[in-house]
Amino acid sequence: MMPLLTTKGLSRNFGGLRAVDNVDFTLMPGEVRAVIGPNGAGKTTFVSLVSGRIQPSSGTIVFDGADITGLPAYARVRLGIAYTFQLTSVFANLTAYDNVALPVQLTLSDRRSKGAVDAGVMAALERTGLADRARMPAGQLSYGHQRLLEVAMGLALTPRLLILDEPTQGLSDSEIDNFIGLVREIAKNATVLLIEHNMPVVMQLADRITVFNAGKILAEGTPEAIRKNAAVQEAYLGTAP
Ligand SMILES: Nc1ncnc2c1ncn2[C@@H]1O[C@H](COP(=O)(O)OP(=O)(O)OP(=O)(O)O)[C@@H](O)[C@H]1O
Repeated sequence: MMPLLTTKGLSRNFGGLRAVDNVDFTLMPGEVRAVIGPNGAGKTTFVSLVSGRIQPSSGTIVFDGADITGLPAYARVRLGIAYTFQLTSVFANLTAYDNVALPVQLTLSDRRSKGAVDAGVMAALERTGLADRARMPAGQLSYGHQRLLEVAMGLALTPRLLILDEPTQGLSDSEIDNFIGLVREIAKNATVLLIEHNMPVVMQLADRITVFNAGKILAEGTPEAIRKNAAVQEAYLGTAP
């Protein structure tokens, strides 16, 4: 089986700081991969390089067999890479429906086809449990529902690779339980790359875990192997996993 995503020697400097340092990474289709690591380890920078939000200082990124290193973010979206931001990215004054209609339109060859837009929007809202809130201004949704709306916006792109950056941050326990179910559902027809600090969520969802530390991959393996890994425990100074 061919990897869906590989990076080779991927690096990104910010001034004198090497936020991502020579990272070789492989993701197989259908996986749920969690990316964990201490604050400042380079996780967000790494997924931003994959999504095209920022450019690498050196290295290559291959998606589905094609070198995408030089492609801008919107072209990567067209190829099926969707990225939901760590901080809330919804437009507060637009309805939930209209927020999701924006990415749906990106995927359609005829953006004015009202029926196709409607079908895409409602499918994404239904999958995230927001269909009955479609007409509410996004700013009036609860925080947890706004986070789900971000996921709906990602799903609206019908991605092959969905990148979620700390999706459970700020969610209540019951919202987290629903979210775990949602990711399992999404993973039936997409590959998921998930930055997540909540270890129970990571342990429940991930097929494999990649641990970043100081811009490098410190360890990679099954949840069980990572839980037992002494170097990982040390990097977290006993706080996790
Ligand atoms: N735009 C930027 N300009 C300068 N430095 C940056 C920039 N973005 C990130 N950094 C630095 O790069 C390092 C890696 O940051 P990054 O956000 O990728 O880490 P992270 O693992 O996602 O951390 P967290 O878990 O806190 O989100 C940090 O030292 C950060 O301060």
